[in-house]
Amino acid sequence: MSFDPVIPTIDLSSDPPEKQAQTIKDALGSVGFFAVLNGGPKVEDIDALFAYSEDFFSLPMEEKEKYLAGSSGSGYTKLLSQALGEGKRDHKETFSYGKYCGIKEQAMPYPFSSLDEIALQTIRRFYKDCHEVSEKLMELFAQVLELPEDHFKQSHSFGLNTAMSLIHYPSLDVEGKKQLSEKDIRAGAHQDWGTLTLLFQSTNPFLPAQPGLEVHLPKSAIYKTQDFSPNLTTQPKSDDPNSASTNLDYASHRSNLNSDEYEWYPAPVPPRGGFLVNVGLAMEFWSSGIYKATLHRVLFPNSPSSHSEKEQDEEEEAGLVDRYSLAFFVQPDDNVELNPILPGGKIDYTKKAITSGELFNTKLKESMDRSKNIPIPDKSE
Ligand SMILES: O=C(O)CCC(=O)C(=O)O
Ligand SMILES: [Fe+2]
Repeated sequence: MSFDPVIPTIDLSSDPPEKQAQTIKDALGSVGFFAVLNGGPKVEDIDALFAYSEDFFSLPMEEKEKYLAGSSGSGYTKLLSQALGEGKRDHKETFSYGKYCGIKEQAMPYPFSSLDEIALQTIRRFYKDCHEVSEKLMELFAQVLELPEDHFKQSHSFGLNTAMSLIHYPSLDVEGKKQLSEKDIRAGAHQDWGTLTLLFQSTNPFLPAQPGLEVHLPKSAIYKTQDFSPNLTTQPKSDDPNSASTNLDYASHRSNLNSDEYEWYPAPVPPRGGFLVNVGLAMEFWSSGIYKATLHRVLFPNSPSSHSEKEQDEEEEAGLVDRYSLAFFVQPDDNVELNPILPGGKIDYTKKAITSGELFNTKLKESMDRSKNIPIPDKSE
């Protein structure tokens, strides 16, 4: 049973395999997001990771700056230094455990560097459980497309390419809150870049999950006015044999940003222990656009948007609180060519396909450059 009318749910322990595959097919062909229950990391480990995250972001800035992210994007990224969407810098800071963290000389914050065996074991177990559930999901992704079970899985060595990202959207003081404007956003509208993302919210009652994540959906998917069965006989759009499939043919969603046919839909917070899954651009290319890398964003709770008046009143009373999330970004190995699939479980090797590493580096550079070109919001205006 789904706990949300629009975002489907898979129960990995009780749904029969055919039902899991059917849910994947329905979800990824339409809304691009689904929730997972009863699979993946243990609830206690999720809680522990959020506690580590809170500890890290509470450190003084001089300390956090010691772990600044380099060109790989892993490490500490400061508030307002990235812009996932157009025109607005993101009011978030992140610590991303990925490539950078493999550099031996690079300093690592507690608890990643820790001599505290329990903390290290918890992180390793969390990472391993995320890895295993991601492999299980990739098997289902392949099965739905009539491909061998290991088609996607075999291109992921789950080394440092996979980024586990602790994300903190700080609260604002009363003054800051009054000054919130249209220019402010917690995370701008974007598609993820990789294969799939596991998205956790805090399940610890002392650090309650916060709303704010919205997904950009066709109205027909929200109001169920259309049957979404992904067309497995779809041909890739470009039939010019000379054109590389690097031309973002399938990344059509951004162009729907101003469409009347689309609407922002508030993503549900899954029950304790559950998490959301969405696919990124690499998977959209790979699946010839059958699996959608849906645009999503994170708003300040009191932004003028789809929130009800009651919710807004409650937020006014409570003040604008911090929001923490944790994303496990699954990324294919850098040299993997994202050769798109053809009907009947075949693969199109006829055109030069973009590699996973090229796609990742392009998107990372874009988001950093975009932020450099956006002035830091001037609150005195
Ligand atoms: O914090 C969230 O809920 C979403 C974060 C996200 O979409 C991202 O970092 O790519
Ligand atoms: Fe995202």
